[in-house]
Amino acid sequence: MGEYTVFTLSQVAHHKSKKDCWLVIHGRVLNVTKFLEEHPGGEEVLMEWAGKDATQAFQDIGHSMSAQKLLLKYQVGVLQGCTFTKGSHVSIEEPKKFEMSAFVIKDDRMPKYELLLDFFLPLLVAGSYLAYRCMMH
Ligand code: HEM
Repeated sequence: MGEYTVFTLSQVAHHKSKKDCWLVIHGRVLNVTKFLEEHPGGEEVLMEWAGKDATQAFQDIGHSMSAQKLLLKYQVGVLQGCTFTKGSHVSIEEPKKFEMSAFVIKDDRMPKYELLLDFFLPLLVAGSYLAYRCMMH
């Protein structure tokens, strides 16, 4: 992966026409000029955010995972001072890492069968012992 150019928001603000449209989402600077006509949500909404940080608007719509991956296709740089990129590297793996940590948290909980075993195993042992004693008498 190469290194991305760092842009300030005021540099991004220069690219706000239909023929040269940039916007920022999640700290990524995107050149969406070629995407304007393709956007399923229409080009008007994109133009509203031309030259600006559209992260909140993008989030509010609840864009699909494939829409989020599509962001990478149009990325031309990173926003100066953005927190999610350390240094100038932006990794495609970043959203996946979030999914993974969510899984880890879920897996951390004790599985149900283990709880059942903890409860029933001593009962089973005690029951077997009593049955054995009865049979011996
Ligand atoms: C480069 C940035 C963007 C990409 C790649 C993108 C991509 C997409 C895609 C693929 C869809 C189809 C539905 C889905 O898969 O979620 C969509 C729908 C939509 N997008 Fe975007 N989008 C971007 C930015 C924005 C922004 C900044 C807005 C601002 C509000 C916006 C508003 C919408 C709306 C209103 C829809 C229609 C939702 C619906 O019909 O339910 N998008 N976008």
